[in-house]
Amino acid sequence: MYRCLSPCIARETSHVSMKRSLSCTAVNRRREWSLDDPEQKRLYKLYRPERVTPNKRGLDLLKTPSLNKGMAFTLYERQYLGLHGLLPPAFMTEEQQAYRVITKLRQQPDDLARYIQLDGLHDRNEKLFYRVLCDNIKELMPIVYTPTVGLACQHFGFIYRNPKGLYVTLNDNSISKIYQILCNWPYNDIRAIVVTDGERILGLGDLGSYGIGIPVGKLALYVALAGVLPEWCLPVFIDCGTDNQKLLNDPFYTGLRRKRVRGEEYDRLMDNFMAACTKKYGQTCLIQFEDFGNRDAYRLLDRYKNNYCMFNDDIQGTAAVVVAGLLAASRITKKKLSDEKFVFLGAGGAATGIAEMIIRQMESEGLSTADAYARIYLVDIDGLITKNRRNLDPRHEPFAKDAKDTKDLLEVVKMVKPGALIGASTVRGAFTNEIIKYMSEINPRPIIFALSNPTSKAECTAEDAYTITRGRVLFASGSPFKNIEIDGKLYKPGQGNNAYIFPGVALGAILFKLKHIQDKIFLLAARTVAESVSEENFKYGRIYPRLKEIREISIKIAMRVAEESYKDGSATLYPEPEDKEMWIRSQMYSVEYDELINKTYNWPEQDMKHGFPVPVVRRDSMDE
Ligand SMILES: NC(=O)C1=CN([C@@H]2O[C@H](COP(=O)(O)OP(=O)(O)OC[C@H]3O[C@@H](n4cnc5c(N)ncnc54)[C@H](O)[C@@H]3O)[C@@H](O)[C@H]2O)C=CC1
Ligand SMILES: CC(=O)C(=O)O
Ligand SMILES: [Mg+2]
Repeated sequence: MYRCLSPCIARETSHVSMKRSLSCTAVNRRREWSLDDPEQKRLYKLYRPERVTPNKRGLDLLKTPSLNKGMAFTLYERQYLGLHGLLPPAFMTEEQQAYRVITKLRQQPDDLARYIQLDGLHDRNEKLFYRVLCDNIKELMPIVYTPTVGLACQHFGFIYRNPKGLYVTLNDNSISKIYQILCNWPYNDIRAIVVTDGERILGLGDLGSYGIGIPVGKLALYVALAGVLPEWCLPVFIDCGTDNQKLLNDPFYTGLRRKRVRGEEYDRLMDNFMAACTKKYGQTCLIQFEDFGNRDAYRLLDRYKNNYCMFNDDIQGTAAVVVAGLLAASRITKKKLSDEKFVFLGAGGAATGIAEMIIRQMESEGLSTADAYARIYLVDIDGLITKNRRNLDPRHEPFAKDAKDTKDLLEVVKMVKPGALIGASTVRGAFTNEIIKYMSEINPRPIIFALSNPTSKAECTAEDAYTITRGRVLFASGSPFKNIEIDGKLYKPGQGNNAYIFPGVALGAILFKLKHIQDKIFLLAARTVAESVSEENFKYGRIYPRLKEIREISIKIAMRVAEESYKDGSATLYPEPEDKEMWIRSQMYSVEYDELINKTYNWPEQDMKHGFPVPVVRRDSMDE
């Protein structure tokens, strides 16, 4: 069997090991970072945390996903750890196992089946799950993340197998009760939580407790795209009911069968949750808010951002990824952001967050705040936001225009003549062919972003955008679209998704123990992503880097987060690592199996002089 697998494996292996070679060109650094340099290799190994022997044996070990290696356990491990005879007698390398998994995945009838297969692997063998995900990120990100994760959430009651996160409900509404729930999680050293209350899952609306799939998917990307250790990550669902009648009638529904609670009781639950997390995991535990409904997203961000290490990904992460795309696009249009006019379809968390960050960027380019606001037009479900609007959200007030009320997007576009049209509305097809055509008549390179997720909610397809503009469009979408060929030229649409931002920001926040995450961090992250877009990307009409580059981009973002946060005192890791890149790399998750049999390492005296903090003990291996 191995003989027949081996040629493909050999090819896979050499490709993989090439990809894994740790060399890279570091941002703002003169030298190449490479493990080929003996001094760097010595330091890297030194600051890899110490290995420890798990106190698990036999079947217990095979049932522990973070330690299980299946048929890759060596004979020595099988004998030493009480596994002998529990496994088939043959051996497999991790490469062979990964090859077996991806082969099977490709044979599945559809993406939901692929999601279920990967979810099962995640339950059995964590390293292999991440190995397969990291090695095939372009192919598998659409499975563990948008769009398939949306489908999985919609069917969650049916496909639920094993717990992958914690559930905190209205019935646990005190700090001590929530603290007890946190104590039930098998890991104590939690450094990052992704939390949702399920009210706005992608563009699919209120999915109640089925929304747990989103924190699980986001945290899988923490590991795959930023090397955050899986045992540092905790997905949480806050159950305060659901207003989705279909779910309330669904016999398989997994959450509280009641309407959503609002107001004081809801706020108390959120306050207690934040306090319990900090009490259990410390002030620097990062809490990422994800897919909260419109009425709570900004409100909770404003309530907590100065008191906790937290951010709202839909507002801040999305803002950063869109500004990154716009900055990259400006290298092609030769226009600064402050020279453009913008029309947004949607004025919720995502659109307003983006618009506010564009204002900050325009100000940094020298435009006055008032002039910056004047260049941005917001259209929501009630039409163009004008000064005539009653009960205007205070956040929208500065964007309100002295203009005629209209709900017709084409009319707005004709009136404003924008350089960029940005959709975060959840309205499929809202960018009609006529609108796209008009954008291409008034702009040599029109910017059109259809950000709504999943694919079924996109404001237009990549095919329409590229075909109608004859390839001139600078396009991005929240969920991936296939490549398009026009007149023999290949276009590879970029994915304008916050996945370029949140893994790197989280990596920096976790490793350098940030007390708060300030807005400027997201602007820095945006600029870092924009700088990573190459001429090669432009050749294919893409204004974002390739997905497989995100892991390196996350390191760059984390370095900039660190530099900025030590300046303003929000980083609390001391002593401050002198070589931040080395420190970051040494702490990242490796998808190689750990050696499970303990070898101790004696730290030589002279190696402690390099300004690194004392290494933490964890179960990750020290690569040799
Ligand atoms: N690409 C990415 O990285 C991200 C994409 N998104 C996507 O953006 C979409 C919106 O997200 P949020 O702003 O957080 O939601 P939200 O619920 O806060 O806002 C939705 C907005 O769309 C507007 N809207 C709804 N129907 C409309 C219509 N018929 N015409 C015009 N406007 C309409 C609403 O008035 C509201 O302003 C979702 O599909 C979400 O998946 C969100 C975050 C990140
Ligand atoms: C990508 C994302 O965060 C969203 O669609 O909500
Ligand atoms: Mg989201």
